Amino acid sequence: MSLQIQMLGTGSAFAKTFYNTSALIRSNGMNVLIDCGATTPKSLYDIQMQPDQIDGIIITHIHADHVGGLEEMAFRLLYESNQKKTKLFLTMAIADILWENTLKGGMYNPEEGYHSLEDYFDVNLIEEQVPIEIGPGLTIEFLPTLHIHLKPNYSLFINDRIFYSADIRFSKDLLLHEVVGIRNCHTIFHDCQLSGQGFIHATLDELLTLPEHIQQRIYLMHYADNMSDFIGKTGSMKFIFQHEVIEFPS
Ligand SMILES: O=c1ccn([C@@H]2O[C@@H]3COP(=O)(O)O[C@H]3[C@H]2O)c(=O)[nH]1
Ligand SMILES: [Zn+2]
Ligand SMILES: [Zn+2]
Repeated sequence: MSLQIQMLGTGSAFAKTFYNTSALIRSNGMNVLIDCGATTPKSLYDIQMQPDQIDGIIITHIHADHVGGLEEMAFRLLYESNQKKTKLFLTMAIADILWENTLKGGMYNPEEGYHSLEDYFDVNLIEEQVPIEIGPGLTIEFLPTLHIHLKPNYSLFINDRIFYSADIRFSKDLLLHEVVGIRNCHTIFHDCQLSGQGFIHATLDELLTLPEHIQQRIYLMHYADNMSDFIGKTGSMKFIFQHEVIEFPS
């Protein structure tokens, strides 16, 4: 059994020199994306992966830097790959708004009979806070977390011991008690707003208040274009870079 996580992008929503934060999980021959932002198809192109090599896409929330590439992925599969549908792994709360509020405008096509998310994707609805094996050696769990008040948003546990924040406000309690205290996650991928007040994201200053033994487990992602100004100023946390691969021993 093997597990690799390759970052397809590590940038914030408005970064211009980094692609949107997204990751490719490779597990025993299965390729699964975490999110698919507007720049994710270009990042896949850079590593010479075609849409039909992606077996599934996990969706954390519906901001464009996390779902803006779905229309391209689905259209290319439909019109260039003989109607193959990729799997979508998402909660019911996200599925409803993803189609109605985000994708329907471009993808609704009464002439050809495309009326729903299911017409383009193999939709796999996942219950919140229930671990589910989505492929050989790959278990995910959607944890509801706070990003925008009153909008569904999720962080992920991958194989129980890896935490992927996606976009969340800082929560020391979550990291201390759930992620490290209860789950003993050895690796944490965390979004990081480098400067300014963190209204909807964790800021670097907030993350620096974490104890050393937690910082050591953290890779920082979802950062702005001026990331290089902060190298050496992140305590024991490390920036993760675009297309970097982290290998997890089985
Ligand atoms: O209430 C809001 C809503 C949005 N925004 C900005 O828009 C971006 C959308 O993607 P993101 O979640 O990666 O980051 C968000 C922020 O940069 C914000 O600052 N406050
Ligand atoms: Zn984002
Ligand atoms: Zn967001």
